[in-house]
Amino acid sequence: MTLHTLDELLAEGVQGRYILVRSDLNVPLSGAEDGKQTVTDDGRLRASLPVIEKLAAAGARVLVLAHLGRPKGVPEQKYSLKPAVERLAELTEVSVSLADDVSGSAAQAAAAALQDGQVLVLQNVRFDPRETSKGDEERQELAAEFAALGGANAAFVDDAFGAVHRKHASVYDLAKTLPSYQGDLVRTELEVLQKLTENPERPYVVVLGGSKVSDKLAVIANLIGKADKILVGGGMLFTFLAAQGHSVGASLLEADQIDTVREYLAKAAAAGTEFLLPSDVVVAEKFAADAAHELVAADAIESSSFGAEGIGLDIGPETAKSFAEQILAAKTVFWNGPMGVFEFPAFAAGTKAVAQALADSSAFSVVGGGDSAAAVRTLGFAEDSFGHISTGGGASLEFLEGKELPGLDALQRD
Ligand SMILES: Nc1ncnc2c1ncn2[C@@H]1O[C@H](COP(=O)(O)OP(=O)(O)O)[C@@H](O)[C@H]1O
Ligand SMILES: O=C(OP(=O)(O)O)[C@H](O)COP(=O)(O)O
Repeated sequence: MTLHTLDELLAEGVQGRYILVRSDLNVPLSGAEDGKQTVTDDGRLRASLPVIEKLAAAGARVLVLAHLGRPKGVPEQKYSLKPAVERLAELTEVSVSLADDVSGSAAQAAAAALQDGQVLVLQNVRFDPRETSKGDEERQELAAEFAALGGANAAFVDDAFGAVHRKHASVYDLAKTLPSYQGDLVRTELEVLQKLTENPERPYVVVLGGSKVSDKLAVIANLIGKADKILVGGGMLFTFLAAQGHSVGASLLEADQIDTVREYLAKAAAAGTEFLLPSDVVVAEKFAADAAHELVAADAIESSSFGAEGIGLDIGPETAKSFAEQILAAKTVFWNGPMGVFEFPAFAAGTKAVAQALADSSAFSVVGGGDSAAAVRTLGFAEDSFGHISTGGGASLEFLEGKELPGLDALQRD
């Protein structure tokens, strides 16, 4: 079994052929009215362009498949790829348009009208419930519809590093349906992440936060024993506090994961990994930019004047200082997930402190994840302040965990 690269595809020749490219265009949007949002961080679009442009320059008819957010299998204006595609078109000289549907008559007509060197992005693949279906046949059926858009001589390039951990139709099944190739973004991301799995210089510190708590809690099991320290902030921290028996008010909580987290805490010490949990938390009256907020001890979240209604939206300054010290003492750092709701300036301080510590440190650092990457850029940090800014958070974590990633697995062929 071999993995074929984009260069091999280009060497075969793509002039006049339909090349389907899975990209990760899942960018953060401004909260403006549905249909009128704008992209607040275009890092993933810029990271996706080189492969799209190489194919277009070589005369391919490029069909891009991508998701945005987590719609529930039906079209929803707020998850339209329109703002992302408009920004993509601004960033390139290549002609880029958006189909009105995923694989239906609009996509078919737009694909048929595509000229050599032009790019058509299909509408959010998650508007079709078959994209994320657990049923193999349903996903395969959608993948066959995607492949049919490209006709007899089509090929597939997976360049969506941020989604390689998803067993979805446009990631996994399509790669098994068409002759498939690995895109340059996926290749370079893997090369950098390999440095973290092959003998990372110690201390090796992993910083975890963000809001995709259930996805990421699963990954922690395999980091125990690999990382020296795991610093827990963001939406993740409340399940840890609850596992220690503390009340967390109305903060983000995965109640069904509390026992699992207890097991992690028990296992960690024996495996030589230390969990560092916050000692203070910023608690808000509601989830809003202008919400009243107070600083409280992490083990007394409900002691704020908001009582059990209070929502933890950032780590406090004492925690930020201690996390920064750990980062500055580390030789290798991997960070996924903002420490708080950094999109609201009142709750961005923890994320900023962690980013600053990474920027100041001489450790080899990787910042991974759509929102984490967006956070460091929107908070004003230069990209070269970090060893590597990865476009994938969950994907990086699952790779570090040593898991087989469906999107990569499916690219292996005879
Ligand atoms: N305490 C918190 N409560 C709710 N959401 C949080 C909290 N801390 C961080 N977040 C949110 O987490 C989101 C990013 O999470 P996630 O998608 O897991 O990260 P990434 O995209 O970097 O992998 C951000 O939009 C941020 O507002
Ligand atoms: O944003 C993404 O992942 P990330 O938040 O882990 O970086 C990817 O686009 C994957 O999205 P998903 O986690 O909804 O499958």
